[in-house]
Amino acid sequence: MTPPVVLTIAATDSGGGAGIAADLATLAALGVHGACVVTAVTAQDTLGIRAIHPVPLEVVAAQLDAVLDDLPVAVIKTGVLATPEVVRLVADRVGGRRVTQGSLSAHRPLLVVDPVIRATTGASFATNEVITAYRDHLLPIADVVTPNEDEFVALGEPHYPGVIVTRGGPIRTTNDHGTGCTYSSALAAHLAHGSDVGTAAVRAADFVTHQLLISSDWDLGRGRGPVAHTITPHQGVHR
Ligand SMILES: Nc1ncnc2c1ncn2[C@@H]1O[C@H](COP(=O)(O)OP(=O)(O)OP(=O)(O)O)[C@@H](O)[C@H]1O
Ligand SMILES: Cc1ncc(CO)c(N)n1
Repeated sequence: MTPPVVLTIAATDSGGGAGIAADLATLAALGVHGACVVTAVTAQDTLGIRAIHPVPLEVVAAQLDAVLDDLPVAVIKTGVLATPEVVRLVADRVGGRRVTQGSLSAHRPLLVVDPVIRATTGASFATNEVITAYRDHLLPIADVVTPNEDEFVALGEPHYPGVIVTRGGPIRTTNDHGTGCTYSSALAAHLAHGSDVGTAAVRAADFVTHQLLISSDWDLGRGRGPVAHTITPHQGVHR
């Protein structure tokens, strides 16, 4: 059998709470094969971001081409895109595939854009040029966009049908680092399994609620701890 494949195009978080680590763990928890294109390396922990190092554009492009040339990607999910050139690259590659391959086909990936602009800790992931590139190139071709309320405003309050503005929820916890990445990856996973956007959004919100409950009593790091990405510990590691 061929498992559903989701490609995340995002940055690393050395603390393992957000970004690519959150995406791949969430995809694995939901039964999807995750591929990844790294756009930037961040030195980050539960307290904040110490450094952001963008990956050279040609290396981002080479990763993207390698995955798209080989794997049957059902959904592409974007996180931190770091530079306007990377935003345009993703728009060109994904938009180009749409034009050449025509309407819905098995190989036409859906595009979920999580426009990460600012970390909860305040550090900026996107310059004005990146925000402009999102507005001009990526949002118009996205199937789903998942800004939080600040990102929605920064993007000029886009009103496409697929825009889902995310906002907190009922679980009271300080271990919520990476919830946005986990939510958008869970949504992408459910789309890859065949759910429509509305159903995928509800299932993703349920998943995050469940995961926040699991990690609510974790004591991990000195700042905002990570949301649990996977459902159960690996068998055999119980003490
Ligand atoms: N405390 C919570 N209880 C239940 N669900 C939550 C909670 N926080 C977040 N969620 C779920 O996760 C989704 C994404 O959360 P949120 O809008 O806080 O992400 P974000 O601001 O992008 O996060 P990040 O800190 O990763 O940037 C919400 O729309 C909601 O479905
Ligand atoms: C790499 C990365 N992506 C996304 C976020 C947003 O939570 C973060 N803090 N770090």
